[in-house]
This record gives sequence, C-alpha cells and structure tokens, in this order.
Amino acid sequence: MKTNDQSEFIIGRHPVVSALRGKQEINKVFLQNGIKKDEKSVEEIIKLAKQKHLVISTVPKQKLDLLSDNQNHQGVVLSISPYKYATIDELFENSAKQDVPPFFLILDNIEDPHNLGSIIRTADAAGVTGVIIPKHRAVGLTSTVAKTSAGAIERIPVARVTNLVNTVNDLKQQGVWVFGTDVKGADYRRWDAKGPVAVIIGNEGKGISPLLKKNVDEMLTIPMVGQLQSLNASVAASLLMYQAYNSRNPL
Ligand SMILES: C[S@@+](CC[C@H](N)C(=O)[O-])C[C@H]1O[C@@H](n2cnc3c(N)ncnc32)[C@H](O)[C@@H]1O
Repeated sequence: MKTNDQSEFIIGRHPVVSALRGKQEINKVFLQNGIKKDEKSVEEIIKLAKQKHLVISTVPKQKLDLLSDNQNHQGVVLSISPYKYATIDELFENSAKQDVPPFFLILDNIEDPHNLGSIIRTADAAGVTGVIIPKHRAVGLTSTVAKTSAGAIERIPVARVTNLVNTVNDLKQQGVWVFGTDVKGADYRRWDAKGPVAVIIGNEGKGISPLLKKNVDEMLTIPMVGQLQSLNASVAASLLMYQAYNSRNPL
C-alpha cells in the first residue's frame, strides 16, 4: 500500500480484488487505458466496482506509475479513504449519546479541502452532531482536510451518501427539519434550531443544487450589505452553525 496527502492506494489486481470484496471505504478505481476488460481478473474488478457504485476512472499508464510509485500495478490501482466514514444511524446515535437533538450539517459538494477542514473544525466547536457529504464530485476526508480541521475530524462523525436528496427526505421522515441556505430566504438571525435540525451549505461555485433546494423545509439567508453576491462557504457555514448554537444554548 502507498499513501500520499489525499489517499492511500492499493496496487495490483489481486490486492484490489480482495479490497473490493472487503469492507474497506473505497474512493475510486483506476484502470489503465486500453486494459483488456475481458480478462478474468479485470472483469471481476469491474463487476465488484459496479456493485459498489464506485467511480471507475480510465487513465494513462504514467498516472498509475505515479500513483503506485512505479510498483507493478498490472494496470489497476484503487484509492481508499484513510478515514472511516459513519452511517446516518451513527450520526443519530452520536446525538443521543450527547443527549441533544440531532444537529446535522449537510455539505452539497464542497470541493476545496481547506473549506471542508475548516467547516468541520467549526462544526465540532458549535456542537454539530454529524456531517453529511456526498460520495461523488465532492472532496472526501483527505489528509489536507484532517490537517485543516485541527483534529476535529477525529471527533465528529462524517457520513458519505450516494444521493443527498434521498438523504434529506429520509431525515425529514425521521423528524429532522432541513434548512437550505442561499442569498434569498428567511433572515438566519430568526432561526430557532432547538429541535432536530440539519442545515445545508452549497458548493463554492454553484451553491445548493436546485433539486435539493426544492426538498428543504425552509431557506435561510445571511443578510449582506456589500457589493459581493455571496459569502465564502466556510464563513457562511460558521455563522449559521453559531446561530444554531446560540438558539440551542441561550445565555
Ligand atoms: C460561495 S456560496 C455559493 C454562491 C453561488 N453562486 C450561489 O448562487 O449560491 C457557497 C455557499 O455558502 C452559503 N452562503 C454564502 N453566502 C450566503 C448568504 N449570504 N446567506 C446564506 N448562505 C450563504 C450557501 O450555502 C452557498 O451555497
């Protein structure tokens, strides 16, 4: 196994098949361009990857040489997460353990690992009981995220889900009030977050996806009087989390 700042890598066909059959948290499968997909071991890798809904990325040999540090990768490398993700049930259990109503933070495709790390750091400080991120197109829990979180990543459970819209609807079924955030909505200073709540922060460029917005209970806005259109995602997340903190912990 090789590690770098972002991930750990499993190299070669046999180790990759074993990892795909196991319970390891996998980020992505890398296959070499032009690899014979009808070879038995490659066929097996593709089948297992599809069963797990993993992203399969076809890349030039040079990329695999780099990822594997020129080891004999046989055209196959797996990137695995150095951190263990929680399940949504575990986020609820974490809230119950702390004897507080669930306070979840949902991140709709945060791409910058520094933003994610700093959001997790504030989440820990503000009493968030679980963070939810999507499996695809977003940064996962990398070493950069861990460093920027200043260790908070070890204390706050993070769940990774395939479909945020389904997750939001499941949370609502379980009695959680889900709040979206953007520049149009109710003033966040009136937000009462005493009960079971989840707040969504959107992607740095695109904000919250339109479909997700349609599924929230209410949209919240942080008023802005300057010239800029929006706040940085991590700054907005901090203000919202502390509004929730204030209403959950009155003076
Ligand atoms: C950089 S902003 C995204 C801007 C994006 N162009 C948009 O139109 O939503 C990233 C995220 O930060 C949060 N955010 C930024 N400014 C905000 C504000 N004034 N009120 C509420 N949320 C805000 C939202 O969650 C937003 O999706």
